[in-house]
Amino acid sequence: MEKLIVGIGGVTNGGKTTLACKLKKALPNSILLCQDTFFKPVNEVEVGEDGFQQFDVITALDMEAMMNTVYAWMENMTTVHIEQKAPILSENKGPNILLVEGFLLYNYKPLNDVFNQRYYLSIPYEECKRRRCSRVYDPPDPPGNFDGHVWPMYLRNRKEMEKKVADIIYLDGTNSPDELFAQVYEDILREVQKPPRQLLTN
Ligand SMILES: Nc1ncnc2c1ncn2[C@@H]1O[C@H](COP(=O)(O)OP(=O)(O)OP(=O)(O)O)[C@@H](O)[C@H]1O
Ligand SMILES: NC(=O)c1ccc[n+]([C@@H]2O[C@H](CO)[C@@H](O)[C@H]2O)c1
Repeated sequence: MEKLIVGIGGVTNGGKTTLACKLKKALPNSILLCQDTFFKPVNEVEVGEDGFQQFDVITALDMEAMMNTVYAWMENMTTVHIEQKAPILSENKGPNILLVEGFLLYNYKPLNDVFNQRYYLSIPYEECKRRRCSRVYDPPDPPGNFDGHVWPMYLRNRKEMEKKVADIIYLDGTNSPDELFAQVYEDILREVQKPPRQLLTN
């Protein structure tokens, strides 16, 4: 069974969770991993020179723990069971599509390296600020956090990503959830239906 790892990345409030959840529902053989669940405990996230707690940088996340989870899934998909005397390559019955959703997926090389497909949702500044301000995070955004930390860090992270990673499919997050879903779902199905990638041999 072929396995596929798909990144649903993008700016904060770009609609990543909405899109990833729709995909998970439509792809019964998929599993969803959310980068936000790997934030370090609040007291371990440093306060920057700008006076804000630095939540929007890669060091706010326990990426090692996230990679361990990803690698564990990858290994489980190719488990070799030794049964009786002959080794049998088991056809894993578990999900064969890993959807990874998060705001800093492609800036961290070990994670970026595992993706078969990379999507990135963008929305303009005004829309992002509007959506973000209607949400309550834990801890809640302090006053001025969006303009003082979130947006400047987004611009910096995005610039670095664009410099390093070429094969990203950019999506316009102002399109409707249904339109975004249709675009990515078709794409994933096409990828799933491709003939198996050839194993590298010497
Ligand atoms: N395509 C869309 N069009 C308009 N609004 C949307 C769309 N997708 C999501 N939203 C709204 O934008 C907000 C953020 O959506 P969502 O939680 O999916 O984004 P996110 O990128 O996962 O955010 P986070 O930064 O918290 O990870 C929600 O209020 C949601 O209802
Ligand atoms: N999940 C968290 O611990 C947390 C705490 C404070 C802020 N955030 C924000 O989540 C966004 C990514 O989805 C980032 O923009 C963080 O600011 C998350």
